[in-house]
Amino acid sequence: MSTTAPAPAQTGTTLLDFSDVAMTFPDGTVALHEVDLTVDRGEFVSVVGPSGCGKSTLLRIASGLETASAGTASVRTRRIGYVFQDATLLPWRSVADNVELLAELNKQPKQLRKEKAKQAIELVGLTGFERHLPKQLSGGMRMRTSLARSLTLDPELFLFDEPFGALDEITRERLNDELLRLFVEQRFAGLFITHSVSEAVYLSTKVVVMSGRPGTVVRRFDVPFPMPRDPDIRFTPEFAELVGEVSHALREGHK
Ligand SMILES: Nc1ncnc2c1ncn2[C@@H]1O[C@H](COP(=O)(O)OP(=O)(O)OP(=O)(O)O)[C@@H](O)[C@H]1O
Repeated sequence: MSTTAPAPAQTGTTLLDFSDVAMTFPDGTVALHEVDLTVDRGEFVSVVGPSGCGKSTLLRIASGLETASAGTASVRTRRIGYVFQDATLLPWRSVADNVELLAELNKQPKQLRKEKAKQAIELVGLTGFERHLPKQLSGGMRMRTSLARSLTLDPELFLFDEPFGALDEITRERLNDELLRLFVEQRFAGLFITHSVSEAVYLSTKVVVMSGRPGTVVRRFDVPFPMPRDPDIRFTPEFAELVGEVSHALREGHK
């Protein structure tokens, strides 16, 4: 484990608190309606919902890229990591230089950011690939690079917008395991958008189901499986049952 990893966060403190949040875009599109959502320290919350129900909008509000048109959206930390479906790497920069980018923009001293980048690269299992360019990496490795770049900021709250949606099944499962390991080690709070119900259940302490647009929360499920999780939990009847219940709620919310 990294020597500069943040101390394990206390559980219980609310880092993200959305109350009655609504979002209407200037063209009149109502994306979100009466959304209540919290993410506490120690929680990993996944959001599932039909396409276009406002999941990315929710994340963009959390990150400060958009402002809610009604309600209260409070984020009680400035250490926020953000990982998109597209790894958004600079093609002319090596893995190490891409990973350093956010720390560089945050004006961290050179020696410190090099050290942090090295540790983050190690954490995501990319040691040995520091000098590779993005075009020399697989999709999974590009996503690991993107994760490492955010890890250099020691995020307290990590926002994920369907980061593994474009990956094949095996790579996706492997990255799910890596992300769970990072969550257990680094203790950031997570808000994770996905279209995959089984991914949501496997990764999360809580799964939130949204309705079709305008999106609102229709169901919340606590995931009872303790952390760290054995990958084989995905093949147990208890896991299948919970995936079934969430899928059912998703279908109901879509009607
Ligand atoms: N800047 C914008 N101006 C107008 N409408 C927008 C804007 N951004 C998003 N929308 C609309 O808001 C709705 C919600 O979009 P959003 O991307 O948040 O949905 P989503 O649930 O993430 O979708 P998907 O699962 O397909 O990625 C959609 O109808 C989208 O067309």
